[in-house]
Amino acid sequence: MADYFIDISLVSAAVSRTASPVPKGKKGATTITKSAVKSGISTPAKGIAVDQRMLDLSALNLTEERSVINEEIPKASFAREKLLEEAKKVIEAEGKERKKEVSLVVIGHVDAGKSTLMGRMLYELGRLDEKTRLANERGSNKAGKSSFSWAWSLDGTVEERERGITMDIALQSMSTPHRQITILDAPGHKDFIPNMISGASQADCALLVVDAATGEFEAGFDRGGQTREHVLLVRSLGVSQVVVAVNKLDQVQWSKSRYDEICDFLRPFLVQSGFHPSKTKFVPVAAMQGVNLVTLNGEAAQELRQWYDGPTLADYLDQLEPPARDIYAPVRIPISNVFKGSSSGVAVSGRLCGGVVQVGERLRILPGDETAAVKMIEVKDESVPWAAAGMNVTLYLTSIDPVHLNIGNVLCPPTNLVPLATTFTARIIVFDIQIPITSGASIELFHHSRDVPATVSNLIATLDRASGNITKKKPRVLTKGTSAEIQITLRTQSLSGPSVARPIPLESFSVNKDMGRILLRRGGETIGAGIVLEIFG
Ligand SMILES: Nc1nc2c(ncn2[C@@H]2O[C@H](COP(=O)(O)OP(=O)(O)OP(=O)(O)O)[C@@H](O)[C@H]2O)c(=O)[nH]1
Repeated sequence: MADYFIDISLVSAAVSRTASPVPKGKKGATTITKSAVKSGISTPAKGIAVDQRMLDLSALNLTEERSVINEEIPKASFAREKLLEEAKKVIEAEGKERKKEVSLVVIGHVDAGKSTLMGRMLYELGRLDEKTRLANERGSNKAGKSSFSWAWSLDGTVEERERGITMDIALQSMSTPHRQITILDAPGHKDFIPNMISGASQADCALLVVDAATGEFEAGFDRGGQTREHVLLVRSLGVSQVVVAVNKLDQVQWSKSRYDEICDFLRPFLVQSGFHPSKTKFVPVAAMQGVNLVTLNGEAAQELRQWYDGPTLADYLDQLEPPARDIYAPVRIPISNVFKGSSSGVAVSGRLCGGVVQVGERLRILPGDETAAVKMIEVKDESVPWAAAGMNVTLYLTSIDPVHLNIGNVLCPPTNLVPLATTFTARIIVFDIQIPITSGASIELFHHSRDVPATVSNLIATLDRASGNITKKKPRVLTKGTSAEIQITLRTQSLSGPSVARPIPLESFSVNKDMGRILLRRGGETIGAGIVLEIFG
């Protein structure tokens, strides 16, 4: 991979994150689908996988919820100062009185063994009981998919089980001695990369699973392989720590030289992708047999023990650090899902990209003029009085007609709005593309869970990747590996739609790192990633 030297360290990682406030106790209204294998992150009805981007309000059957508009709004419990003080106190207790909380996206090429690894890991850590394991084993045997028995713990939908692939992000949680980990199991298949982007934008750390089998690791890394694309994507989205599980070592007779070969190949690639070597760990495993996931004991691990006595995968996960969190920033919540709560009106979920939000607060929905009141907040299925930067939250909203809530909208305080953009400049790095980017090129712009058609309206300059200095003004084209400053202009959504593009809420990276990251795709391929510099409206 000598030609591979993309440096995306400019897209630095400062994802906000925080501990959970003390839950108020579970409310009966939590009837959405939180107990389903696929969580409410993208699954509004039990057992039905929905492509988030396809989710429109007509599917939600929300019309009868109009009565919630005049519902009584609960009172906010804290004055702002007090709220921040309380949040600070809880955050400082994290790691001392309570386990640190991190969210982990599991990435890698299709069939690398991501779901199997997480399913087995959940079992080893006691999160998956024997009854469920046996049921999965029986079910997968009956379906003629016995090798997917462990993956069934995460691949919960009929279609996923039939096809033996993950299509949407599955949400699970597990606990190691010092960490409470939310797991996002991302689909490896390239058709589902938009779902993966949505999941990865909610993660702090990544677990990269690679298949050690002869030819398989290489296939995952070739053009079109997802190992390479996933790594670049998650780094671009702010993930700065990665644990690499070199899986299926049983298929290569537990060969140390094969393990070393893979590590030696990936190490420079991860550095070039912007991961600091100290935040990059490697671990040999065999997911199916449960070797070196939580322990290196037992007969199955015998051969690996001949040459490995380092940390297990669980040991490495137990060292992941939650990134810094900015509770003093204004509240920003890009909506990744909208769904109906059975007795609690409409609910939205997403990651808090700044600030602290509390029950009783009124939030503006951008784009648009509407506001909604927060009736209830849930974090990991628990009802809580407030939530802070970095948490993945579900907000139950009232005082709003649900037609105004859409995936990709951003919630913010009415007094501190997110700027709306149709034209802005960005600093990007160009991925491994074959057709260069020219001025006027049509692209799909991804920002959190929103994707909109856009045009590269101006190639302003190419930049030196290390220093950021201009190397050439007004370049004619951008080729692979280039760092550049460009102008992006949104296009109209459809030919029959309005002639002026609808602006989207966006913030420059210098103001809010989580709100200032973008991805550029073209023809189903990610062609670049970058940060927002200046918004022109
Ligand atoms: N021999 C062997 N096979 C494994 C191991 N881990 C996973 N597999 C097999 O690899 C296949 C793919 O596993 P999955 O867990 O579905 O892979 P995945 O990466 O989640 O796939 P997608 O979600 O579709 O991207 C299944 O047949 C597993 O049984 C392992 O350690 N050894």
